[in-house]
Amino acid sequence: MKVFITGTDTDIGKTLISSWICLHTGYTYFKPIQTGNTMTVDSAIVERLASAKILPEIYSYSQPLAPHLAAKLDNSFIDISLIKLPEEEVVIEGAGGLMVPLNEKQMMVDLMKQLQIPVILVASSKLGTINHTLLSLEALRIRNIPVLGVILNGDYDCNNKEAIEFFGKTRVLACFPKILHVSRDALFKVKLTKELRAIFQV
Ligand SMILES: C[C@@H]1NC(=O)N[C@@H]1CCCCCC(=O)O
Repeated sequence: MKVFITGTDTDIGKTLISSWICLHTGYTYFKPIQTGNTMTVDSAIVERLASAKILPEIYSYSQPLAPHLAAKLDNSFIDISLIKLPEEEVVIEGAGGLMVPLNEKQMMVDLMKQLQIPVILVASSKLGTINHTLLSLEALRIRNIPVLGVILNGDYDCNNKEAIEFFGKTRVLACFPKILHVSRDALFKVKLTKELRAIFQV
């Protein structure tokens, strides 16, 4: 299985969820485009939290900005045709949400379409998430990108889960709890749901 982890926004918990999945499945992690590489990068976080095998980024830029801009400031250009699907079972993480520009013509969602692998959408569980999640699902669906489901990150809110499943015609694959001190042990204690175990065949 190869899965693309996207989110409704930046800083919504994609790296946390990717770490959680890699820790429990042994999957390799790949973040092809990273912006803001002067402090800790997401690949290093996943390596630390999940002891996962990490594939090197294809594009990595110094400024923590949208990729099209970060590339420009580093006198570079993102050519998504150079981003190839790895052979192995892998969790691929995007940068930011779906409609983040990568260059003057393409967005993150075009990379998902090119890679032709199904997507898991990470969303917050808090108020406002229904709108963000349904918009992201619609953008995926009109491009015929297969959606495995949504993972809600944060305090459990049953109303949001039901509305997302009903209006989004999708499944909430997990409600990931709020963890105060994120560590490998803390992630290990949160077991994968049966829906995720079925997807990753563990
Ligand atoms: C700085 C963060 N680093 C990274 O790799 N992803 C983030 C970039 C998010 C871009 C969001 C653009 C937008 O939607 O406005």
